[in-house]
Amino acid sequence: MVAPPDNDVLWARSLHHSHSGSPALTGVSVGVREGEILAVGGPRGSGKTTLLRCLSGTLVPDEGEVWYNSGPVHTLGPVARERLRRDRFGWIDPEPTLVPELCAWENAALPLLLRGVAQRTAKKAALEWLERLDVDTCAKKRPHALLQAQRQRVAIARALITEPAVLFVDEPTATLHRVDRAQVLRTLLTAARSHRITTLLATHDTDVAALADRTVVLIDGRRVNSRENTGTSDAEGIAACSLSV
Ligand SMILES: Nc1ncnc2c1ncn2[C@@H]1O[C@H](COP(=O)(O)OP(=O)(O)OP(=O)(O)O)[C@@H](O)[C@H]1O
Repeated sequence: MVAPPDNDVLWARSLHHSHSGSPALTGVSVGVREGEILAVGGPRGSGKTTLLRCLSGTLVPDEGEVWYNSGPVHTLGPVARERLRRDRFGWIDPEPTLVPELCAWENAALPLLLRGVAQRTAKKAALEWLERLDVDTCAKKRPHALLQAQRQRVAIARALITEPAVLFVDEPTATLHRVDRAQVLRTLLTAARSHRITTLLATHDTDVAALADRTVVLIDGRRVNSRENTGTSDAEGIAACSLSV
């Protein structure tokens, strides 16, 4: 094994992974710097989710290495990987999966309550995150009484409440309307930046990718390019990357 570069908090080399014999990643290498917001772009089915799942230790790649903070992840057993995910990583899915029996603040507080944090402390932290995410007025409502955008904000609060070292975000606004999408993304990325949370954001939307510091693009399970974002739309850049395959 070759040790990863010192300045990358998360690093992967030559990842290969197939789902039931169908290749999803075919030799992807990537490094993420501490505090960086990295977009993983590319069309649907290009391997973005599979890459995030390998990097977060949810999936063990068929081949290749994943390192977090200079420690190998790909050689860890299931219990150690689960502990790493619980203690250091956060994950936001395209569809918010909240516990239906719990109200919004209880859902947001859940990771702290499961760690044994006192209810009063966990509730205070949850209410603060719900306020930052503009859903504090929904704190006592259960998921069925919330709009989809509100549910997603509660799921984001739940992912951020532990202030994870690395946040994995998979198409977080896929199910939202355009206006909600922009607001939710801006709030999420502002929170990640202000807490220096290293963030990997999988998205097929070039406008979303343009909000990150840098974009790596996957096509058919291969990395085709990487570029620093300039703050303007990346549409042309990603289109150009696609043409270079
Ligand atoms: N559990 C699975 N079983 C079988 N094939 C899968 C599974 N998960 C993903 N795949 C396949 O692996 C390839 C990569 O999928 P993946 O979800 O990683 O891509 P993606 O870029 O995240 O796509 P999307 O934007 O649609 O979420 C696709 O061809 C997909 O159909």
